[in-house]
Amino acid sequence: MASQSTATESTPGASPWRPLWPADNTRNDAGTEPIIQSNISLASLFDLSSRRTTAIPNGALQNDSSTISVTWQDLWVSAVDNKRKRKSIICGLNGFAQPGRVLAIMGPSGCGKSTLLDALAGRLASNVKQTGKILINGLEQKLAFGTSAYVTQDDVLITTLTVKEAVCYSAQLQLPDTMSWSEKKERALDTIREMGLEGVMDTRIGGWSSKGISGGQKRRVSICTEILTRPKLLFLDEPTSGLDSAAAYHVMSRIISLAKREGMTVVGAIHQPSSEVFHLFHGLCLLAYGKTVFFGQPNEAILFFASNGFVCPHMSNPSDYFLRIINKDFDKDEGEQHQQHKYDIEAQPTTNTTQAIEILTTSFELSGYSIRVSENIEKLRFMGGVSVKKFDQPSFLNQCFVLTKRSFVNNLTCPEIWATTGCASLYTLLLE
Ligand SMILES: Nc1ncnc2c1ncn2[C@@H]1O[C@H](COP(=O)(O)OP(=O)(O)OP(=O)(O)O)[C@@H](O)[C@H]1O
Repeated sequence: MASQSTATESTPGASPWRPLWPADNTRNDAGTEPIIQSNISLASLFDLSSRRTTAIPNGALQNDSSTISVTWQDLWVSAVDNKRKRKSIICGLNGFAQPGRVLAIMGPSGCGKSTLLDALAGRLASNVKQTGKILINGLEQKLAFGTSAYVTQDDVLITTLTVKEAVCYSAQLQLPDTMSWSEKKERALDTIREMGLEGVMDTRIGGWSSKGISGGQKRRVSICTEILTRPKLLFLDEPTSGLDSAAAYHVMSRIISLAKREGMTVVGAIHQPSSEVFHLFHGLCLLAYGKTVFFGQPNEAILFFASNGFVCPHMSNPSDYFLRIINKDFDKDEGEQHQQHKYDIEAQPTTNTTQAIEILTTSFELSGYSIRVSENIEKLRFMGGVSVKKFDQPSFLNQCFVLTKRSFVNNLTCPEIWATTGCASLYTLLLE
């Protein structure tokens, strides 16, 4: 198993960083030799004798202050529910995210994907309790300004602005004063193009009172405003929700290219990606009700499920299949479940969803995949603690100026304000 991870390591650019996962699930970083996933020996992955810490030559691997690796060990998050009982939301998770790679967190609704993202980003609600160790570049440190960005599940956008205005104001508010206005504008326009929004650049975002761009386009505007600064660590909560499959593929592939190009570490909670998008990810963290079902490369998940009797049918979407196996929200009708799983689980025809989750989580804990996660966490820790370099922010005066201007434009173009002040006709005149 150790030789498998070594074989797939490579060095992007001049960075001393050596990724623990390949940049592409089928090719190596040079894009030439395919990495033949089917050659992974299951026996070797499940061989407990391979439990050892890989020796790292002194100085061969180092964390770098311009990139961010994140590791989490024995991470628990719990909250007090309405009946004043504390319940665990995530239970003893281990994992890692590394520069230039995209880690997808998947699982049924309510399994703790957003909670894991929030814990890693240090933005958990005040009523929850967290234990365990989260290390940033091998150190327990807070993320400095501008080093990370978080695209939340809900789009928070000013509805009266156009797409171009929203992204340009965001660029002025976030990019440092060392960049000229034309450079900031160029970055904003590049990002808009990258997210395929060129065609609606001058369309108003719109809200409940006036229809503007579509929900999927709003999602992409939210991503634009967060990736403008090229953060070293990017959290995405459901980046593809509301997007059609083609748009989801393009958005994810562009985020992946950006991650590789900029050495960005990306962690995203993803709901049911298409087969094509699923195979784009470098890493997969599959959760079920707070526990890890699988953590590793997406192709290996198919092998892992198969080795436990859950063979993904030929030509079907692996993520659909995995989620169907581990979603017990609709488990009430036992008879129906048995019928459904008879079709899915040839090896264990009477298994229901709760048992399926138990089989998978226990099997994962004992597997070589879990050992490899621990080894990789250790590797990242051994690379030495490095503080993350702070990103320059624009001056306070500059921010005040941009915010005032944005607020003025917002008020000027907000029909409700003109209507309430009785100046509707003047507003129409101005717009014309
Ligand atoms: N601050 C909190 N207080 C109480 N319960 C919480 C809190 N945050 C999350 N939970 C609960 O934890 C569970 C997991 O929530 P979370 O939002 O992480 O799930 P998710 O996997 O992201 O779901 P979805 O895919 O539907 O967004 C839910 O049952 C939720 O109600």
